[in-house]
Amino acid sequence: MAERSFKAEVEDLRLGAGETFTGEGILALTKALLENGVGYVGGYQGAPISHLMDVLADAQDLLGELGVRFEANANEAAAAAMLAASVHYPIRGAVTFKGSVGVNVASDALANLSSSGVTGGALVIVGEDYGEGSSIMQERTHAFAMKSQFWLLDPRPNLPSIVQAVSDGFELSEVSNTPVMLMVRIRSCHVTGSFQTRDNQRPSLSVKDALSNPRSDFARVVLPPMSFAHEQDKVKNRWPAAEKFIRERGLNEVFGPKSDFGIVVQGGMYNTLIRSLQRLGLADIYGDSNVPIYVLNVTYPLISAEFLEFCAGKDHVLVIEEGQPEFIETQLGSFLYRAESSVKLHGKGLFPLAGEYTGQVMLDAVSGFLKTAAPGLLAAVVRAPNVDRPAIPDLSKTVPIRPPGFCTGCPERPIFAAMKLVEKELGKHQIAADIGCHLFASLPPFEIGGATMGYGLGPAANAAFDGGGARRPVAIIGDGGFWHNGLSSSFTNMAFNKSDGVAIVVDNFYSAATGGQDVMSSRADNATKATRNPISKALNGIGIDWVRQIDHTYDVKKMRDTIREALTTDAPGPKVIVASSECMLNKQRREKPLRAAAIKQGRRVDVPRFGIDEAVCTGDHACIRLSGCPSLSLKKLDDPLRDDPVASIDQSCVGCGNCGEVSDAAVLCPSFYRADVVHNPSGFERRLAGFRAYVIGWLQRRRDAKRLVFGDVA
Ligand SMILES: O=C(O)C(=O)Cc1c[nH]c2ccccc12
Repeated sequence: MAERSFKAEVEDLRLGAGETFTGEGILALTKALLENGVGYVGGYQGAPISHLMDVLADAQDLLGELGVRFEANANEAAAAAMLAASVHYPIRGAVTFKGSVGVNVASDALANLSSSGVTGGALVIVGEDYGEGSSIMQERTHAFAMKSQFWLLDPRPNLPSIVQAVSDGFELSEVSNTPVMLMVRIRSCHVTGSFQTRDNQRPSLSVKDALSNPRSDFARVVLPPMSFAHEQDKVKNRWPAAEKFIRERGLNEVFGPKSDFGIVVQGGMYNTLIRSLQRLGLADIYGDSNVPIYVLNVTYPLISAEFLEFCAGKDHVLVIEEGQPEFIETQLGSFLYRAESSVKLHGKGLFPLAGEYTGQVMLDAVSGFLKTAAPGLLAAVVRAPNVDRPAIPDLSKTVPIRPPGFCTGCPERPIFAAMKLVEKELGKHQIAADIGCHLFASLPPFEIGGATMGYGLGPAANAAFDGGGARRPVAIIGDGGFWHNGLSSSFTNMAFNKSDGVAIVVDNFYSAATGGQDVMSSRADNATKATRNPISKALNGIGIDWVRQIDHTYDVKKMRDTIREALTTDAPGPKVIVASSECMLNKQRREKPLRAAAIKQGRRVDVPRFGIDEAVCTGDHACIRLSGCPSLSLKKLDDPLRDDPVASIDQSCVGCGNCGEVSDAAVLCPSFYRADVVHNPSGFERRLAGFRAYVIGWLQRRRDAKRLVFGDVA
């Protein structure tokens, strides 16, 4: 079950000619694929295009009706390899994954695809995970386009431009026999708007039809001498064909009047630029501007002649290029130099070298540029402000960081609590982690695991330590990472090298961090996917025999004992613990509606809740340090003899029981209690509760009568 269901929105994908589609950027992309006769689609989920995969998965009926093949690929490498169908066959294909990490994973296939060249349009929709809201290292996908020579589209963030980019992308790919990458930034994925729809098109040749008429051509195979011919073909034919198409079809856009200055902007940064020009009084909300703007909806390749035309008669040009290194600025500088131009190019310097171009960054840099290039356009208050803006204090000094952490009730929390307990006995260990929710354990309060090398690479990241030593290395990996790449890159690597290390597979039944998609070992029935394949079976299959399966991670004592055993056993070879319990976020999404319906129907429902007896809690907060559950917080008592705040559990508790288990296993404290909230109780239960309340009330009144009361002191 994915994070969001798009079943309702998917109906809009059926809209025909002349109708209006309204919705999110990623949905518009899907509709555009169908309008352009795509023959097959695939991909791997990841922020910010997880929902695009979810939309496609929810749209499988419609895709089937149109004869479009859909795959939820095992990883990005598999997704990119799927585009091989467009090498020999005139079939349009599209895959989606995130950049830059998904592109890293896919890079082998992308490079081979770019060398072979394509016959049918091949589109890679990349969700560029850069800037605020990103979950990964800050890099650019752009470098991959340059190194493998595929074309990179970066359309303006509005629905008509995004939809147009799909259609242009397919055509550009076909005329230049080159795969095209359509980049959508976080904000483009989620921008909402409308566009006029066209009828969906069935592919002119379906992948099913192609199987009846197989084709091959050894000239496309990436082996010498053909690979040398591919390189020549890239520079002599494909590149010029692409440039011609981009120019003739006007893929890049020029706005505004002619002037002695201008701005060059990546399509994806256009909205932010217009907003800052608006704030300077130089544009309206429709983008009508007094400033000449050259919009690069295609950021690779750049076209010298087109750029030089824009620069004609100008003294100053600003390049707006987010991220580093500044590939575009360097290339444009080289165009000007080769043309012996005297235009002064501005860019980095006015803009910071690194980090997202937020509204304020853009406003500062654009006003800085205009002060030099066109001061007359600026209001006096901008040119020479009388009052300095109050300095914003360095918040990093005063506001604590708010790193991501486990959800309330997360089944991974007890695994790390158990590890902390084992480390208390055996000492600190070398720990490597992977990609996924479990990586939050490397942050406070657990601080377990110091490095992540990539998706599926957790145990591989311990390879240097796998030969044995005073203490065994420990690697953590999720079930998502296990199936993405971990089985081959990490576990086969361990088995092959007779690793002495320990690996813990945190199995929460979903690819949870990417939005709760199913994986091979998911426990759900999925009509179109093979699920219920145990991870332990796969491990046995590659010859790893020391495997312990734990089916209830909340059993902290059992987790602790199993981890201790793995770290101390004499058994040779890899030691793997598969720790399985359902992701609480997905469990709640699944169970809450069922529970609400049952309560509404008047059926009896028990809902567990945990609490802390404040008379027993001493306020040492060891439970909070060992748990980090967001529902555990502090409560100040009125009692003046107790100044330390006690621990308290708030309403977000889902009753997982982890806090009590941890306290018990760590022999911490007896103050945790469980109370079941009973909905629609039976008559007997009601009478019993009434009787209990009466007895408890009587006891409480008796105790209160003997209590010392601290009244207000006059
Ligand atoms: O969903 C995200 O934000 C991720 O970073 C997960 C992810 C999806 N594909 C990947 C490839 C390499 C590293 C992380 C991911």
